[in-house]
Amino acid sequence: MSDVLERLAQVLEARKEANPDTSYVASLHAKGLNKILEKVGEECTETLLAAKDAEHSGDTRAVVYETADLWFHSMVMLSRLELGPQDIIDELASRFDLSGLEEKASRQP
Ligand SMILES: N=c1c2ncn([C@@H]3O[C@H](COP(=O)(O)OP(=O)(O)OP(=O)(O)O)[C@@H](O)[C@H]3O)c2ncn1[C@@H]1O[C@H](COP(=O)(O)O)[C@@H](O)[C@H]1O
Repeated sequence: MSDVLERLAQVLEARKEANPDTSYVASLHAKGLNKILEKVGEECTETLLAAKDAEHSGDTRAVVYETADLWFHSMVMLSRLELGPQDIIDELASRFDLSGLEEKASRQP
């Protein structure tokens, strides 16, 4: 499953040097981090709206489509900051067997 994320991460790395006229990813980098973050925010909102609609309609296709857009733009953001999917997977793996409620309690003063 994560093989797709790794392959996409390699493409994203290569696109940092690509021509913005022929590569969408290169065009985002040319516009800068703020543009990339704007796209992450937009895709986040579109995902939330799709999820709200799906709760009523039962049609989850738009949720999958919008979440793919959100993951993709989040990966462009990570790539911009010299991070990749493995960093996130490692963080999630380190949380195995730790209840979210326990983790939250451990943060309380
Ligand atoms: N997975 C994706 C992917 N998902 C979504 N998108 C693009 O993300 C954009 C989403 O923006 P919106 O839906 O907001 O539509 P828009 O109106 O075109 O966007 P704006 O002009 O408002 O910024 C669209 O242009 C989609 O085509 C993607 N573009 C590229 N990839 C992957 O990235 C690789 C490299 O892409 P290029 O850099 O274009 O070669 C591709 O081979 C794919 O594997």
